[in-house]
Amino acid sequence: MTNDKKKDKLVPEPALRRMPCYLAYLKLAKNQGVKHISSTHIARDMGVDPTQVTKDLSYTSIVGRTRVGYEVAPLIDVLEDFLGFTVMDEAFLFGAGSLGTALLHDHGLRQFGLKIVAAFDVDPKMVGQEVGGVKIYHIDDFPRIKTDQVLVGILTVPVEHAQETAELMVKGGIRAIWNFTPVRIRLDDDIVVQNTSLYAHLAVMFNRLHGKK
Ligand SMILES: NC(=O)c1ccc[n+]([C@@H]2O[C@H](COP(=O)([O-])OP(=O)(O)OC[C@H]3O[C@@H](n4cnc5c(N)ncnc54)[C@H](O)[C@@H]3O)[C@@H](O)[C@H]2O)c1
Repeated sequence: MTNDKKKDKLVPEPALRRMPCYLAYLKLAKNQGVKHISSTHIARDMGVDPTQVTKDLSYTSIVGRTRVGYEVAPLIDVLEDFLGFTVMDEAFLFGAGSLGTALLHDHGLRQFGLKIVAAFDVDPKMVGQEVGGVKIYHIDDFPRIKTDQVLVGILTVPVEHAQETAELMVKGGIRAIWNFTPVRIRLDDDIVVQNTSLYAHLAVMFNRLHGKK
């Protein structure tokens, strides 16, 4: 299949981004004893459009029943499975500085199917330490430690090292990069790169708070 055809079949990114919110909402509802729920109900509580909820959930295999809605418990299972949260993917982290170590301490990642198994840095003070139960190695040890099992890499190095580190990751078998640096790294099309920025959300918050147009 060509890359364009593959892209046509992909679930739209906004829908994928909304699904973890549905999941969190449904888990809360389940804890409150809710057994069935309609898309209208979900939409009302979450402040979104009911047709959008139905469309988003239609990407999974589950279908709601007229008047009864969705069964909450199976919908949670299906969503978790669909989002890849039920299979544990192992990851390497590159750059164990302030953001990197915060991620190493975040055991919540495992609930979302991501387990950091080793970290790499260049700082002699960090190399050899264990943070959040994860050992930090020198980046030069990556070719020795890399394994076919680890396909995900988390990029939290300084901007000036982002591109070269990303290339090293790919050379070592990494196929998907969760990129926290603000650098738009350039790699082959078959490498999945997910750029994430807390600051982008902060910019939106400040804009809304201070009412700038
Ligand atoms: N996406 C976000 O919301 C967000 C938030 C904070 C920081 N950042 C970005 O994340 C990156 C890290 O930020 P930080 O505040 O943790 O910086 P930091 O300086 O605290 O940490 C960077 C770490 O990378 C290590 N490092 C340097 N060169 C390396 C290399 N070649 N290989 C491996 N490790 C190397 C350093 O020794 C250091 O420990 C920066 O690019 C920053 O812009 C993004």
